[in-house]
Amino acid sequence: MDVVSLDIPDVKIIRPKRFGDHRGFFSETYSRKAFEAAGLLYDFVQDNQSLSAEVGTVRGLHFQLPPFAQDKLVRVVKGAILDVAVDIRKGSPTYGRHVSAVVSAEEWNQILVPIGFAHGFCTLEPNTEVIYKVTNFYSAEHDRGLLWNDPDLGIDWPVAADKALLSDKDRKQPRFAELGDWF
Ligand SMILES: Cc1cn([C@H]2C[C@H](O)[C@@H](COP(=O)(O)OP(=O)(O)O[C@H]3O[C@@H](C)C(=O)[C@@H](O)[C@H]3O)O2)c(=O)[nH]c1=O
Repeated sequence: MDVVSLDIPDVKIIRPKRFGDHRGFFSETYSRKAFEAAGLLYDFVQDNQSLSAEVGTVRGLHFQLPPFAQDKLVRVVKGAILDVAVDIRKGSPTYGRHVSAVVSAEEWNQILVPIGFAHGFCTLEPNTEVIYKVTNFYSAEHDRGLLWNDPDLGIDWPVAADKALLSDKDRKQPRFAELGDWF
Protein backbone atom coordinates (compact mmCIF):
# COMPACT_ATOMS: atom_id res chain seq x y z
CA MET A 1 0.00 0.00 0.00
CA ASP A 2 1.41 3.40 -1.02
CA VAL A 3 0.55 6.50 1.00
CA VAL A 4 1.19 10.00 -0.35
CA SER A 5 0.29 13.25 1.44
CA LEU A 6 -1.34 16.01 -0.58
CA ASP A 7 -0.48 19.73 -0.20
CA ILE A 8 -2.58 19.76 2.96
CA PRO A 9 -0.74 16.77 4.41
CA ASP A 10 -3.56 15.39 6.56
CA VAL A 11 -5.33 14.50 3.33
CA LYS A 12 -3.71 11.44 1.79
CA ILE A 13 -3.84 9.38 -1.35
CA ILE A 14 -3.64 5.66 -0.69
CA ARG A 15 -3.06 3.03 -3.29
CA PRO A 16 -3.58 -0.58 -2.24
CA LYS A 17 -1.62 -3.34 -3.98
CA ARG A 18 -3.37 -5.09 -6.83
CA PHE A 19 -2.45 -8.65 -7.82
CA GLY A 20 -3.35 -9.21 -11.45
CA ASP A 21 -3.51 -12.57 -13.18
CA HIS A 22 -5.27 -14.19 -16.14
CA ARG A 23 -8.60 -14.04 -14.24
CA GLY A 24 -8.47 -10.37 -13.38
CA PHE A 25 -7.10 -9.01 -10.09
CA PHE A 26 -7.28 -9.25 -6.32
CA SER A 27 -6.81 -6.35 -3.93
CA GLU A 28 -7.15 -5.77 -0.20
CA THR A 29 -9.05 -2.53 -0.52
CA TYR A 30 -8.78 -1.85 3.23
CA SER A 31 -6.62 -3.45 5.89
CA ARG A 32 -6.55 -2.07 9.41
CA LYS A 33 -3.14 -3.75 9.81
CA ALA A 34 -1.67 -1.97 6.78
CA PHE A 35 -3.22 1.33 7.87
CA GLU A 36 -1.83 1.01 11.39
CA ALA A 37 1.60 0.13 9.98
CA ALA A 38 1.42 3.42 8.06
CA GLY A 39 0.43 5.30 11.24
CA LEU A 40 -3.18 5.70 10.13
CA LEU A 41 -5.47 4.87 13.06
CA TYR A 42 -9.13 4.97 12.13
CA ASP A 43 -12.11 3.10 13.45
CA PHE A 44 -14.42 2.80 10.46
CA VAL A 45 -18.01 1.91 11.39
CA GLN A 46 -20.06 2.40 8.21
CA ASP A 47 -19.59 1.73 4.49
CA ASN A 48 -21.43 3.86 1.92
CA GLN A 49 -21.90 3.56 -1.82
CA SER A 50 -23.30 6.01 -4.33
CA LEU A 51 -23.98 5.81 -8.03
CA SER A 52 -23.95 8.98 -10.10
CA ALA A 53 -25.37 8.43 -13.57
CA GLU A 54 -24.22 11.61 -15.29
CA VAL A 55 -20.84 13.17 -15.88
CA GLY A 56 -20.74 16.48 -13.99
CA THR A 57 -22.70 15.25 -10.98
CA VAL A 58 -21.49 17.18 -7.95
CA ARG A 59 -22.04 15.87 -4.41
CA GLY A 60 -20.89 18.16 -1.63
CA LEU A 61 -19.40 19.89 0.06
CA HIS A 62 -20.41 17.87 3.13
CA PHE A 63 -19.37 17.21 6.71
CA GLN A 64 -21.00 16.15 9.96
CA LEU A 65 -20.73 18.12 13.18
CA PRO A 66 -19.20 16.69 16.35
CA PRO A 67 -19.94 14.34 18.03
CA PHE A 68 -20.80 12.71 14.67
CA ALA A 69 -17.85 14.06 12.69
CA GLN A 70 -16.48 11.54 10.19
CA ASP A 71 -13.14 10.62 8.71
CA LYS A 72 -13.76 9.29 5.19
CA LEU A 73 -11.85 6.81 3.05
CA VAL A 74 -13.16 7.22 -0.48
CA ARG A 75 -12.58 5.02 -3.51
CA VAL A 76 -14.13 4.50 -6.93
CA VAL A 77 -15.07 1.07 -8.24
CA LYS A 78 -16.45 2.28 -11.57
CA GLY A 79 -15.64 5.53 -13.35
CA ALA A 80 -13.74 8.51 -11.98
CA ILE A 81 -14.21 11.60 -9.82
CA LEU A 82 -12.42 14.80 -9.02
CA ASP A 83 -12.45 14.67 -5.24
CA VAL A 84 -12.15 17.83 -3.14
CA ALA A 85 -11.40 18.36 0.56
CA VAL A 86 -11.72 21.85 2.09
CA ASP A 87 -9.93 22.56 5.37
CA ILE A 88 -12.56 23.90 7.83
CA ARG A 89 -10.39 23.62 10.96
CA LYS A 90 -10.38 27.10 12.50
CA GLY A 91 -6.81 27.94 13.42
CA SER A 92 -5.34 25.64 10.80
CA PRO A 93 -2.69 27.36 8.65
CA THR A 94 -4.59 26.06 5.63
CA TYR A 95 -8.08 27.05 6.87
CA GLY A 96 -10.31 27.70 3.85
CA ARG A 97 -7.89 26.10 1.42
CA HIS A 98 -8.57 22.87 -0.39
CA VAL A 99 -6.85 19.98 -2.12
CA SER A 100 -8.21 17.95 -4.98
CA ALA A 101 -7.28 14.72 -6.72
CA VAL A 102 -8.65 12.45 -9.40
CA VAL A 103 -9.76 9.18 -7.82
CA SER A 104 -10.68 6.45 -10.25
CA ALA A 105 -11.28 2.77 -10.74
CA GLU A 106 -8.44 2.74 -13.24
CA GLU A 107 -5.93 4.34 -10.85
CA TRP A 108 -7.17 2.14 -7.98
CA ASN A 109 -6.40 4.99 -5.60
CA GLN A 110 -8.31 6.17 -2.55
CA ILE A 111 -8.46 9.50 -0.74
CA LEU A 112 -8.43 9.80 3.02
CA VAL A 113 -10.36 12.89 4.15
CA PRO A 114 -10.07 13.40 7.90
CA ILE A 115 -12.41 15.12 10.35
CA GLY A 116 -12.24 18.89 9.95
CA PHE A 117 -12.65 18.88 6.17
CA ALA A 118 -15.70 19.48 4.01
CA HIS A 119 -15.78 16.84 1.28
CA GLY A 120 -17.23 16.70 -2.19
CA PHE A 121 -16.67 15.33 -5.65
CA CYS A 122 -17.59 15.77 -9.30
CA THR A 123 -17.99 12.76 -11.56
CA LEU A 124 -15.76 12.58 -14.64
CA GLU A 125 -17.40 9.51 -16.20
CA PRO A 126 -20.98 8.26 -16.50
CA ASN A 127 -22.27 5.69 -14.02
CA THR A 128 -19.54 6.39 -11.51
CA GLU A 129 -19.75 4.33 -8.34
CA VAL A 130 -18.10 5.63 -5.19
CA ILE A 131 -17.62 3.53 -2.08
CA TYR A 132 -16.40 5.02 1.16
CA LYS A 133 -15.84 4.09 4.75
CA VAL A 134 -16.63 6.52 7.58
CA THR A 135 -15.68 6.60 11.26
CA ASN A 136 -19.05 7.75 12.58
CA PHE A 137 -22.66 6.95 11.89
CA TYR A 138 -24.86 9.10 9.71
CA SER A 139 -26.81 11.70 11.65
CA ALA A 140 -29.20 13.87 9.66
CA GLU A 141 -29.24 16.43 12.50
CA HIS A 142 -25.45 16.81 12.30
CA ASP A 143 -25.25 16.84 8.51
CA ARG A 144 -23.89 20.17 7.21
CA GLY A 145 -22.57 21.55 3.95
CA LEU A 146 -20.90 24.39 2.13
CA LEU A 147 -21.80 25.80 -1.25
CA TRP A 148 -19.74 23.80 -3.78
CA ASN A 149 -18.95 26.76 -6.04
CA ASP A 150 -18.57 29.49 -3.44
CA PRO A 151 -16.12 31.92 -5.09
CA ASP A 152 -14.41 32.36 -1.70
CA LEU A 153 -13.27 28.74 -1.93
CA GLY A 154 -11.95 29.08 -5.49
CA ILE A 155 -12.36 25.42 -6.41
CA ASP A 156 -11.61 24.67 -10.05
CA TRP A 157 -14.46 22.23 -10.73
CA PRO A 158 -14.45 20.36 -14.04
CA VAL A 159 -18.07 21.35 -14.74
CA ALA A 160 -19.75 24.70 -15.34
CA ALA A 161 -22.20 25.91 -12.69
CA ASP A 162 -25.15 25.75 -15.12
CA LYS A 163 -24.27 22.17 -16.20
CA ALA A 164 -23.58 20.61 -12.80
CA LEU A 165 -26.13 18.06 -11.54
CA LEU A 166 -26.78 18.71 -7.85
CA SER A 167 -29.21 17.72 -5.12
CA ASP A 168 -31.70 20.38 -4.05
CA LYS A 169 -29.87 20.51 -0.73
CA ASP A 170 -26.49 21.15 -2.34
CA ARG A 171 -27.80 23.90 -4.61
CA LYS A 172 -28.50 26.04 -1.55
CA GLN A 173 -25.80 25.19 0.97
CA PRO A 174 -24.40 28.11 3.01
CA ARG A 175 -21.37 30.13 1.98
CA PHE A 176 -17.95 29.64 3.56
CA ALA A 177 -18.23 33.08 5.22
CA GLU A 178 -21.21 31.74 7.23
CA LEU A 179 -19.28 28.72 8.53
CA GLY A 180 -19.38 28.19 12.31
CA ASP A 181 -16.52 27.39 14.65
CA TRP A 182 -16.91 23.62 14.75
CA PHE A 183 -13.46 22.11 14.39
C1 LIG B 1 -24.74 10.31 3.75
C2 LIG B 1 -25.97 9.44 4.11
C3 LIG B 1 -27.19 9.69 3.52
N1 LIG B 1 -28.26 8.94 3.86
C4 LIG B 1 -29.55 9.24 3.19
C5 LIG B 1 -30.07 10.64 3.41
C6 LIG B 1 -30.79 10.96 2.12
O1 LIG B 1 -32.13 10.53 2.17
C7 LIG B 1 -30.07 10.13 1.07
C8 LIG B 1 -29.11 10.92 0.20
O2 LIG B 1 -28.25 11.66 1.05
P1 LIG B 1 -27.33 12.81 0.49
O3 LIG B 1 -28.07 13.60 -0.50
O4 LIG B 1 -26.73 13.53 1.67
O5 LIG B 1 -26.19 11.96 -0.26
P2 LIG B 1 -24.81 12.50 -0.88
O6 LIG B 1 -25.04 13.83 -1.48
O7 LIG B 1 -24.24 11.44 -1.72
O8 LIG B 1 -23.95 12.69 0.45
C9 LIG B 1 -22.62 12.25 0.53
O9 LIG B 1 -21.81 13.17 -0.20
C10 LIG B 1 -20.42 12.93 -0.14
C11 LIG B 1 -19.72 14.05 -0.86
C12 LIG B 1 -19.92 12.71 1.23
O10 LIG B 1 -18.85 13.16 1.64
C13 LIG B 1 -20.75 11.83 2.08
O11 LIG B 1 -20.32 11.81 3.43
C14 LIG B 1 -22.21 12.19 1.99
O12 LIG B 1 -22.42 13.44 2.62
O13 LIG B 1 -29.36 9.10 1.78
C15 LIG B 1 -28.18 7.93 4.76
O14 LIG B 1 -29.18 7.23 5.07
N2 LIG B 1 -26.95 7.64 5.34
C16 LIG B 1 -25.86 8.37 5.04
O15 LIG B 1 -24.74 8.09 5.58
